[in-house]
Amino acid sequence: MGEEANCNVAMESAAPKENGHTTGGAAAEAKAAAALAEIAVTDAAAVPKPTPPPAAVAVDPRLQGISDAIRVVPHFPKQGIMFNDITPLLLRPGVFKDAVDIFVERYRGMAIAAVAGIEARGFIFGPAIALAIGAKFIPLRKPKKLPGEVISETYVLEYGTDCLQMHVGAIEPGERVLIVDDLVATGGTLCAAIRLLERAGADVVECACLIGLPKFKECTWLHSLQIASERWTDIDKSAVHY
Ligand SMILES: O=P(O)(O)OC[C@H]1O[C@H](OP(=O)(O)OP(=O)(O)O)[C@H](O)[C@@H]1O
Ligand SMILES: Nc1ncnc2[nH]cnc12
Repeated sequence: MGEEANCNVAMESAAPKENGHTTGGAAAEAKAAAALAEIAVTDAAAVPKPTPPPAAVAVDPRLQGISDAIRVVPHFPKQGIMFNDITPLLLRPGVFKDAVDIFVERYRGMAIAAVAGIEARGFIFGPAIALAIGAKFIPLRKPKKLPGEVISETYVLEYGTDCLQMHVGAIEPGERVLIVDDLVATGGTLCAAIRLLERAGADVVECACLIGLPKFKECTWLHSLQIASERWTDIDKSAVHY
């Protein structure tokens, strides 16, 4: 439809125009020059214009800085693990802030009542996000750290098993919760956190983390910045499905 319309315009412009004046000498030359100029313009208009590419997906310019600030340490804490170390990012306040801001921009205005951070690295990003969006912060802790009555959920890690605990009463049934961690590898930790919160009656809106594998890209329950994931390709991981 668009192409057809352009063609019609070009053909109409190319038709010679008659002004009724007699021609000859300088006047004829001037008219010829004008006609040539018109044809040149018309021909240019007749050349099909390349179809503009579909609007590129805007890449957040902050992501590169965040990715660059994460150090990958091979074979830590054991052989075969490519450890994604976020501590260099924490030494750079501007980049640290960028990471927090990206999540705040996503979750602000979503009526999130609580941010649940997973020990230990979810405690680094979670409280900052919670304060910025006006939500309470709930620590999901490793065993024997919380003094009150707890509910627990065990899970399998890339390098072992673990358990998450939460204080009974930290969440009210129906409250909208965002779960925050630094990284998703197998997804076991996040899935345990989801199970724990849902057992307590929470409405888990999403899980958010900086570092993730491409295989999690389509997960509706996870928003990962996909940072550093391309550097993990030598590790075979199987996603845990919630
Ligand atoms: O997707 P998964 O395979 O479950 O792994 C991801 C989890 O592993 C890391 O924590 P870790 O258990 O090493 O604890 P830490 O934060 O106390 O170091 C990371 O911070 C995530 O919580
Ligand atoms: N590759 C990895 N780097 C950092 N923390 C992790 N937790 C689980 N896998 C990890």
